[in-house]
Amino acid sequence: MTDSTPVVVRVPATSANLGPGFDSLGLALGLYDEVEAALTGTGVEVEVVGEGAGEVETGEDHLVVRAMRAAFDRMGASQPAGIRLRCRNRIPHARGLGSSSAAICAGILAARALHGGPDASAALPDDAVLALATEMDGHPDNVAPCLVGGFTIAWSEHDGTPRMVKLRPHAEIRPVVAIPDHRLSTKEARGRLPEKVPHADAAANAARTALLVAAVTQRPEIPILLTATEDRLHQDYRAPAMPQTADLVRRLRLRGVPAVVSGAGPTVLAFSTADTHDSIASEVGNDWHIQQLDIDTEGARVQFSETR
Ligand SMILES: Nc1ncnc2c1ncn2[C@@H]1O[C@H](COP(=O)(O)OP(=O)(O)O)[C@@H](O)[C@H]1O
Ligand SMILES: N[C@@H](CCOP(=O)(O)O)C(=O)O
Repeated sequence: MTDSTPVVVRVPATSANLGPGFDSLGLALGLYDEVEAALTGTGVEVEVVGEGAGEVETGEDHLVVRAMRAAFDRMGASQPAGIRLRCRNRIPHARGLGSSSAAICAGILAARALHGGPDASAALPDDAVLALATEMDGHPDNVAPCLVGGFTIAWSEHDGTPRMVKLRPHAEIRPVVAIPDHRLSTKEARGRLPEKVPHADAAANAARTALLVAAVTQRPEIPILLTATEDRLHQDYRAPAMPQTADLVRRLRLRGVPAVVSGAGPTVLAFSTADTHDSIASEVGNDWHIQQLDIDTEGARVQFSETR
């Protein structure tokens, strides 16, 4: 078999939860991984440049390969004899920026495009992509914004089927991330959560999540964002696993900056304005990589490459 024409999939980083919207709210960020994928006659060949190079599996266990294989199965297609991947990774791993969701979405979309061509969604409709990616990653609040971009609300039906709604963030919502060098796996951070939470805490989060949807889409004023980003469901429980993160969130908030733990941490996400930008820069210091990012409005993008 000759190699197939490659497809290139670009997938954005995502920040889930945004404070109170635990397992539901997510924002797509202008920081991308790019995966070029082709079907070959034999074997699995994975080249990784950037984040994860020299660390992640490069054979059948590579997350993108696993997602591709899962997608071929879901489409009822036979498994390709060989797969070649070239990964250009910019999303740091295990920092709370949705790297695993991005890898899984990239793999599923690459497989769909390679199998189905430009009419690929007939082979695997978009809601089936959301379902498979969520099944593999476990976090629809990362998968949804990764797939469609923007600001998303994700939830599961009673039978577990994931759904999403995409909203347009207000132009004044400007995310800044402070990324530490150290990692924390999402699995470990989830292990810190209690089985049950007080009813009053759930009620407080419900109000703030609703307010946050209004703030991010229509009322991006700092005092509203400050209240709307308060959380009682996950951040404090996880703080012992990321003390520097908890401390930075606390210090930024004391200075009036709406800051939260990005996803399951340890990255800190802050909403910046001209007024808060200096406070963020001076509070964060040198131990963190600070980056002002655009909001990605498009989500995952598939291109059919000319090269072989
Ligand atoms: N682009 C990628 N290619 C291969 N594996 C990846 C990729 N991105 C993430 N992973 C895997 O997922 C792990 C991180 O997942 P997770 O703990 O959920 O953190 P994150 O918040 O970054 O999604 C990495 O340690 C790596 O094993
Ligand atoms: N809602 C999840 C989000 C995990 O996001 P990640 O980017 O850290 O994988 C959680 O908080 O566990």
